[in-house]
Formats: sequence, structure tokens, C-alpha cells
Amino acid sequence: MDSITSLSNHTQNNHHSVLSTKTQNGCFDPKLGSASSRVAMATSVNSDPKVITGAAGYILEDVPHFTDYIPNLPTYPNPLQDNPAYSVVKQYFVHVDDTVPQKVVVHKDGARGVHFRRAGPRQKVYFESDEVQVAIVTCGGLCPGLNTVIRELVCGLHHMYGVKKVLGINGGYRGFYARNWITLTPKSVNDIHKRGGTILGTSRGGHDTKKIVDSIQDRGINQVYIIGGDGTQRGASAIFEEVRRRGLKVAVVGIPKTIDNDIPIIDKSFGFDTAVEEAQRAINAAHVEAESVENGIGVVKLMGRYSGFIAMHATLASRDVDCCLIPESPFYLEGPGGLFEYIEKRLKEQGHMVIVIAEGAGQELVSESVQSMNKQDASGNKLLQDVGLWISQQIKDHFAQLKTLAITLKYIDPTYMIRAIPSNASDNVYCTLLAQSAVHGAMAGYTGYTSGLVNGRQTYIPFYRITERQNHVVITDRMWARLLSSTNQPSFLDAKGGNEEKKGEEALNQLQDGHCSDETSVNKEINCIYPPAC
Ligand SMILES: Nc1ncnc2c1ncn2[C@@H]1O[C@H](COP(=O)(O)OP(=O)(O)O)[C@@H](O)[C@H]1O
Ligand SMILES: O=P(O)(O)OC[C@H]1O[C@](O)(COP(=O)(O)O)[C@@H](O)[C@@H]1O
Ligand SMILES: [Mg+2]
Repeated sequence: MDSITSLSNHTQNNHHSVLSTKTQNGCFDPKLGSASSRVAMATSVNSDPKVITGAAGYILEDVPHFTDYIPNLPTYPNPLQDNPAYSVVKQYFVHVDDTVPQKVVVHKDGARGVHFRRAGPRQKVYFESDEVQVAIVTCGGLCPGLNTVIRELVCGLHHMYGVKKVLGINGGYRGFYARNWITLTPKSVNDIHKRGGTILGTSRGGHDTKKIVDSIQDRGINQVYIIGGDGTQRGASAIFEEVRRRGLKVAVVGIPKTIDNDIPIIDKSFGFDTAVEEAQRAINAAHVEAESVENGIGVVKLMGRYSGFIAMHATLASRDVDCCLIPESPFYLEGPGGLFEYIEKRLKEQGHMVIVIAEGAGQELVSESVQSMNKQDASGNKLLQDVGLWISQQIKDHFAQLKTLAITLKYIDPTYMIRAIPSNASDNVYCTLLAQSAVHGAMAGYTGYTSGLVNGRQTYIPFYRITERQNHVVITDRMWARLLSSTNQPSFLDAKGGNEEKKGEEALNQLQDGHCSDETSVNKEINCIYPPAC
């Protein structure tokens, strides 16, 4: 990097928060804090971020490399240069200075802003093919495309780099030290992309980072591919730090998985399109049922614990939905501007209606009327109450009391159906590129990164940028405005509790703080209103 200079690491420490709740001996124990309290408790104990600055406000948030902590490593020519498929491709190897901007909307005098390292094959690699020993693990909830990523890691390593020793970890993180490992070959994974789930199995719940690294060391593993969501990537970051502390030449690579699309920075997560497509089937069914009777109401509950992306996109895609309720947009039932008033209006106008509700929506309302559970799952994620059932009952009770409008309500809950299926064609291509990019980076000596798509380009993103926050639908962005204008539903901003004022204040504060949402391209185009902050 000729033209750029490295920024003092000390000035960058504030970027780097570790979101793990660890016990003193390196275990992640979810009982020590909920997902949100974990964020609040974050302390900075990890290696410093690599931030490089250049002319005109250029910033590269770079990823670690073996050479940062292991001196005098030998390099080898990339075997792809002799591969007939790739050797003819002009500029197949990625230039060392290629980076990808986080924001594509720029202003004439604006700073160039944050960039990430472009993914892809490098001219030199840091492993000889027969030296490489790989472990692959899947953790957290299911997501369409997990098997495709596993397949393409195995096949990519084998066909592009001649790597033959690939092992699969059974049942998530704990499988590193508590289960037998599985040998993976191009033959054994040949058909797996046609199946939903993960052939490796998965799990939630705590694990012991030190035991995982012991086991990596004992088995001579030098590349670890970790497929999982926000919790998993936090775990991967801790594994990387331990590997680095021990000075091991082991590439720790994350591949972001989340059906909720709640991982920041990346355009969108794999399996998201498939899930939205599958959700259409439930919405169609709800629409058919609702349309077929007088004053029919169809309610569909979709996944989305803290982020309503699936509900928002399924609604926008379907055009049959009259109201979409997500965790980011509080709503209320009674009174002017409330849900009941809107339902009455829609039924009078068109005789039926469809409501899509994300599982994390309206949890505060459910807690008010049902005794709050405040429980967590094995990983410390909040366990939600069934808002779909709750809202269906509330609507039924309301119209039963009203007596002027007899409704028929059908509740459809396709929750697990949208994530337990194989990925569709476009997600399969996406999974392939993600897996191949992950492999190129590890072979080139990069480590401690998540492989992700940013503005349509494959990149390597440092773990701390992936784990520092969650991606949410920004209800002051254009995408949510598009949804409101497509469904004509109330914005629920004029709540009795002065909701409108509060929301307005929040939006203004975000702008005054210089906060620009860097959500996925799903709503990225909207980001900035005040150029200097971006
Ligand atoms: N804050 C954390 N720090 C370290 N590891 C974590 C953390 N949260 C979760 N994990 C680990 O990641 C795994 C998956 O986490 P989970 O939250 O269930 O799913 P996801 O990764 O899909 O969000 C768990 O088995 C757990 O051991
Ligand atoms: O029943 P499970 O397996 O805990 O999964 C339910 C949760 O999984 C999710 O799909 C998210 O999972 P991840 O955090 O693993 O991405 C949520 O939408 C849902 O609340
Ligand atoms: Mg998660």
C-alpha cells in the first residue's frame, strides 16, 4: 500500500469492542448476560484494529494477516495460475490495493470514507496445498444455503487449491471438543445443496474458546471456517484472538449466516431471498383464505427477532399485505390511528385484509397483557412470546365486543418452514461466491475476518465491524416509507404516549449525532441526509 499510511492503533481503540461475555478461563457463558446487556458490558481486550488512512478522507478498515504476528513466513505461487479454467482470465488476481467503499453514494466534496479489503485470489499464497488442514463448523439457527456454503468450501478448497484434508465439526462450537469430526470430500458433499438444514448439525449455547483452540492445535488444523450469525461471529472473534495470542498459523474465517438479515455492513445475508420467497406462499394462503369469506382477516407471523427485514420484504414483494408490523416500529391497538381502527377501515373498503407480523414486533404490548416471561434461550437470546397468536386473539376479542362487524380470522405461522428449506438459485450463487472468497482470503494469509458482500463486491470485513451492532430496519429511511405507501397502513406515530414527538426527536438526534445508518443495500441507498457526517 504505497499511498496510504497507518493510523495510530491507540486512537482506534474505541472501534474495537469485544461483545463476548467470557468467564475467566475463556468460556462463553450465555447465563452471564442477555444479548443486549452483553453489548453494554463490552470491554476492549483484543488486538488493535488495522486502520489505514489515505488521501481525501480514505480509510481502510483492514483485516489481520499472518505477517502481523508471525515473522518470516514463506510464500508460494498461487496454484490457480496453472489452472486451465482461471489462467486465461485477465487480471484474475486481485490487486493488493483493491478496496471496496462502504458507502456508494458520495458527494462532490465529501470524504472518501471507509473501505474494506476486496476479496479474491492473490498472486502469492501462504500455504502449500498438502499442508492445509481445514475445519468447518455451523452454529446458531438454521438458514437456507448452509449446505451450499459447506459444499462450496469443500469443493473450492479441493478444486482451486488442491486441499484434500477437510473435516466437519458436528453440532456447532461444542463439537470441536465434545463430538467426533467428519471427513468431507467433494464426493460426500456433492448433493447436499439440494437439502435444507446443515449436514454438520448446529447448536446454541455456550462453549469453551480455549478448549476449541486446544483441539485445533492438537489436530493440526490451520484453516477454520465458521458459519453463523452474530453470536457465532463473536465466538469466532474470540477464537481468532486466542489463536493469535498463541502465535498459531491458523486462519480463522467467518461466514455470516442469519435468516433475519440482522448482520451489519453486508448487503444481505445468504438465505434471506429464499426465506422471503417462501414467506410469499404463506401470505398467498392468508390472502386466499381472507378473500374467500366476508370480512376475512389473514394473519401471518414471520421470523425476525429484533429486525423486521423478512416481514418488510415479504410485504413489499407480495402486494397482498395491508399491514406489516415489525419490531422497529411500535404500534398500538385502540383509538385513533390504531390497528383496530385501520382494520375496520380496510374491511369496509375491501371486505378482507392481510396482516404480516414479525415475531419480535409488539413484544412490549404482549408483556403488558400476558405475564412477562423474561426468559432466554441457550445462547442468551431473548425468548419471545407468540405475538401472532396474541394479536389474532386481540383482534377476535375486539370485533366480538364491537358486535357490528363479524370477522373470520385465520392465523398462519410458517416460522420454521421459511428457514428449513434449501436455498433458491440466486442464494446458491451467492453462497458459492461467499465460500470461494473465504477460501481465497485464508490461502492468502488473511485471518480474523468475515467474508461478506458490500455494495455487490466480495470483501473481507474485520470481526469487530460485524459484531459491534445489529442491523435494523430504519423506519426513518425510504424503504419503510415505500412500504407504508404500498400498504397504506398507519405509521402509528401519533400514539397517545406522544410517540410521534419521541420518534421525531430520535430521528433528529440520529442526524445530529452524525449517525448514518449503514444498513444492508436492502435499505442502504437511503443512508445519509447530511453529507458531512457520512
Ligand atoms: N457473545 C458471544 N460471545 C462468544 N460466543 C457467543 C456469543 N453469543 C453466542 N456465542 C456462541 O455462538 C453460538 C451461536 O450463537 P447464537 O446466538 O445461538 O446464534 P447466531 O450465531 O446464529 O446468532 C453459540 O453456541 C455460542 O456458544
Ligand atoms: O427456535 P430457534 O432455533 O431458537 O430459532 C428461532 C430464532 O432463530 C432466528 O431465525 C434467528 O436465528 P440466528 O440468531 O441463529 O440467526 C430468529 O428469527 C428466531 O427467533
Ligand atoms: Mg443471532
